[in-house]
Amino acid sequence: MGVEPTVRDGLDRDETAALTALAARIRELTEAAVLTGAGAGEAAAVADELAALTARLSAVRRAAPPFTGTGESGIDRQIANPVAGTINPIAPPVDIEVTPDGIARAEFTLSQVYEGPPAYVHGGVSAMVLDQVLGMAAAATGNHGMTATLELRYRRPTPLGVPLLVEAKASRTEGRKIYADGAITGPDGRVTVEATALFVMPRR
Ligand SMILES: CCCCC/C=C\C/C=C\C/C=C\C/C=C\CCCC(=O)SCCNC(=O)CCNC(=O)[C@H](O)C(C)(C)COP(=O)(O)OP(=O)(O)OC[C@H]1O[C@@H](n2cnc3c(N)ncnc32)[C@H](O)[C@@H]1OP(=O)(O)O
Repeated sequence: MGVEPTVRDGLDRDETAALTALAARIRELTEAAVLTGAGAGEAAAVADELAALTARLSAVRRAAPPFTGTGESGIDRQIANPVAGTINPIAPPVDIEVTPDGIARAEFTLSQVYEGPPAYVHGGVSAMVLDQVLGMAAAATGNHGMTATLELRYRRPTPLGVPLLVEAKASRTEGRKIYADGAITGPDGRVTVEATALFVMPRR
């Protein structure tokens, strides 16, 4: 048994701003948790205080993550998306724009929270970012779909803590199938990860 899709609550401007700020504070907390040298006693004390804060937020709980009330497409409204969603502390977040010529792009920086090999981005995190950005490029054709394949070529390590560029574009559409390509580029202008994906619009 999984989670059933449900009708989503829509957030107004004030609630969006407040939950966006909350997520930003939780991202700082996550980084602090990964890097703290506060010691066992202090860490245990902070854990107790956090449990109380979690209980406050959980006192009123939605059945599913909300959408924003604004945004042109479904994906624009997915404000709790784990890559781009500003209210999701798991999301870096990557602020993706789609240009009029169908290029999905974002500049983003990944903190040490996303470390894989020492000093570099975890490959699964790069894959997650590329899945989302290629998916949005596919959706820009008007035929969004589910990821059916995602092929990555890790050319060189992706650095943490510096501005990265991710760009993608749909290459062709065949019925319900949309192909897209993209890449992450480091601050030196060299590509670190290339991706090719197939998105399939479900039959139903
Ligand atoms: C609820 C919130 C919604 C909010 C958003 C609302 C709208 C926005 C929607 C889209 C989002 C826009 C942007 C996307 C952003 C982010 C991207 C992340 C997306 C994901 O994170 S998504 C999760 C991971 N993803 C899955 O969880 C997929 C699981 N899977 C399936 O759901 C099915 O498997 C499916 C649908 C893929 C196919 O199902 P199906 O029944 O339609 O397929 P069917 O057999 O009819 O195939 C038709 C033709 O596709 C070919 N084909 C099919 N599958 C293939 C494969 N794997 N490899 C190579 N070719 C394949 C066939 O060979 C045939 O080709 P041909 O016609 O040429 O013979």
